[in-house]
Amino acid sequence: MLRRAPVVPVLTIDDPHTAVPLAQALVAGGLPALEITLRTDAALDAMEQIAQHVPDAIVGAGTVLTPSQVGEATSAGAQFLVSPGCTTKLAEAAARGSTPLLPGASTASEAMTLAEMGYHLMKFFPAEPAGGAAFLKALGAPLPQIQFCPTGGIDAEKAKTYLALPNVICVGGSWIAPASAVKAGDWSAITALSRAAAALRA
Ligand SMILES: O=C[C@H](O)COP(=O)(O)O
Ligand SMILES: CC(=O)C(=O)O
Repeated sequence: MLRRAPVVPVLTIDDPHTAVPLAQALVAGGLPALEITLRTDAALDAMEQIAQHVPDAIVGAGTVLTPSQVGEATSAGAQFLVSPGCTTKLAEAAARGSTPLLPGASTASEAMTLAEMGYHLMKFFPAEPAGGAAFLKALGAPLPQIQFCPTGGIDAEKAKTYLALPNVICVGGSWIAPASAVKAGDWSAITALSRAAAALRA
């Protein structure tokens, strides 16, 4: 699912009424995989609406921190789960279910621990503060079998640098859906940002 496009929009939705037009705008621009963070009361409702009304979207849940959120997000229609890190309890809950988890790592030891659990695709979070593309490039030398979706502090320009790395399959970010455009209902601006992001990897 994450290989379908170079960028995964990370969306924190306050108003559930914006969920469907926002998802439609992003999908229209060429970004089908969407991460809805579980940071707002509207998140589960937003996911359900996107799952029901935007068939071309691949809706995922972000900020999945607890075992109970694994079940809640899956029931709301999440096709993938994303966490900024990982714990044993979270990994066990994900293993009991059938919705794939993208766990987070930001050090060599965290990445190695997740690889021991069987994960070979993980989020690199928070990408920019944790060392950016230079860090991830260096990590790829001893750990070439691990692939990453870096997220955190990335914009269109920085995304290009990450996407050129052999251990990056896609990047996550919120720059494709600025809060001001969502608030204004400027869906064509969001489709334009989405289209530009979808073209980042030729
Ligand atoms: O917590 C941050 C999100 O995962 C990504 O947001 P950002 O692209 O605004 O850094
Ligand atoms: C930031 C992050 O990894 C998440 O919200 O899932």
